[in-house]
Amino acid sequence: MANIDLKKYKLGMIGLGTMGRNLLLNMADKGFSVTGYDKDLKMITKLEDEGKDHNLEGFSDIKKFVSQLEIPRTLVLLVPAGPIVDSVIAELKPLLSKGDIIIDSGNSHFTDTNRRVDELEKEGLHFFGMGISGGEEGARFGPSMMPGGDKEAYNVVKDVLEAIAAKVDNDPCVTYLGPGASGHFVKMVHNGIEYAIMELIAEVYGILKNGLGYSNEEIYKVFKKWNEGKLQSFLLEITAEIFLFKDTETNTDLVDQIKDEARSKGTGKWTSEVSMELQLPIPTINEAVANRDLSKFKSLRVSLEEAFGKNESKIDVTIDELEDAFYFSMISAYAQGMHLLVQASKEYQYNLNLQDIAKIWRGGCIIRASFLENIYQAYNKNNDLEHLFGDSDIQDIIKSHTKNTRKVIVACVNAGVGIPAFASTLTYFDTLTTARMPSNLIQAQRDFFGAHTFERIDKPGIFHADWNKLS
Ligand SMILES: NC(=O)C1=CN([C@@H]2O[C@H](COP(=O)(O)OP(=O)(O)OC[C@H]3O[C@@H](n4cnc5c(N)ncnc54)[C@H](OP(=O)(O)O)[C@@H]3O)[C@@H](O)[C@H]2O)C=CC1
Ligand SMILES: O=C(CO)[C@H](O)[C@H](O)COP(=O)(O)O
Repeated sequence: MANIDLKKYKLGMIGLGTMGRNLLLNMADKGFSVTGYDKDLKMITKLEDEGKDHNLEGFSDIKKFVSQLEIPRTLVLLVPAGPIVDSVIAELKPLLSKGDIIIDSGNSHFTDTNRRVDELEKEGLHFFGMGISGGEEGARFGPSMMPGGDKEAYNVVKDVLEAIAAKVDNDPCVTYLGPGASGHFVKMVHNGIEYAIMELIAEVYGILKNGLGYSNEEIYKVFKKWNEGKLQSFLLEITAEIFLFKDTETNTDLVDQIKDEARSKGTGKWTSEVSMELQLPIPTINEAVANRDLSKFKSLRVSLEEAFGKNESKIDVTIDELEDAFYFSMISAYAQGMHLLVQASKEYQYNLNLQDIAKIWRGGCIIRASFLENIYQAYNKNNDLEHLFGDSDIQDIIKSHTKNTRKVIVACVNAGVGIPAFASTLTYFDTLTTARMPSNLIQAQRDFFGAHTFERIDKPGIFHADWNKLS
């Protein structure tokens, strides 16, 4: 006889690292009967220690773990993205039955999710991708979650997800986003925006430290003050705190001891790759990806600074001007990410609701910011808005911040200080607000050397000119 009384858990988590363990503890806090599995015994001990108030039990034997789950079984994966997800699925498959649900909550590439949905569907298993954001603390106390795919499966776990999500105005920061791999796509773009905002903050840090000669304490005060106003955001909040953190070993500020080579796990690069594929420019995000990569050429940078001389120029800007430039550029980073979502929604038939996305990003996630309320309101007025710059309220904000943005960027360019994200953001704005670009010349050049043809502004049709016959 089946040992029915042993099947006592509503949900099982695979991967009890930073995210999985904390999300499981969050679920247990909300009263759900949940359990976890990890191949690493240390992680199970950690789960049981941290979850002792809930008698949380963990497993290192996957068969025992699966046998304890209520049917249909619901499994959440929070293991490193890539081949590990496939190997966990391969281990699970012989232990599961038709109708069971696997939710991949890691940062998987959306094309992998598409493939897995198809593969598992053939076996009668439900699979859906769900991006999660908020880091360790978010997972523990309320993340933002971006599920997409199999709606029937989503509805089985909806109550759990809504209970553990961050709340803004009592609304949970989770909602079903759309079919296919839309959940993982939206999370990827979230991370692209995250890269852009982090890069902009890092460039501000460079200006404050090198261009204005501010101490870490002064930099802390600037970020702290900004975080109390229109720029309020999670990323500024944690950035301010970083400048107060002491390294006990050296009794110096830890930030000064950290090597200036930025690493990444790939989601920013994927966002840029997809934007090229969809021919939808997101230059601020691209610069953020590229500048992390450039930072890794440390020894080359050191030798070239020796060759060209250290730039000690001071930058003539005020903190208020800098704040405006950051606000302008941050708005553009969100606008570019949302524009990519609009394009992807059309291309992949995701039928994304941009208002819903803005709504679930207002709390719990890494890119939460008070400006997300403005974004939410813009889509509230017009959910078919093609680009955030098309919203009249956002236009008013942009107009009142453009002058200072130009001033900061010109000052940095004149001082020879690299600000790739700021500079490309302004150029993006200037180009996007230009009705007639010089691109007619590119068409003429293409037609000249390759007979690629062109269209005309005065009549319809496709044309070719005999350029060698110059009159
Ligand atoms: N950290 C963050 O802020 C965020 C992370 N994510 C994503 O969530 C996912 C998990 O991230 P995170 O929790 O940080 O990663 P961790 O490395 O902290 O945790 C992953 C856990 O999975 C375990 N694991 C690896 N392989 C297997 C396997 N075959 N079977 C069972 N367990 C296994 C690991 O064990 P071992 O270490 O022994 O290999 C580890 O305990 C990733 O896709 C990540 O990109 C998403 C949002 C935020
Ligand atoms: O998804 C996340 C936050 O939203 C993860 O923290 C992710 O690892 C961040 O990306 P990277 O490691 O490339 O900086």
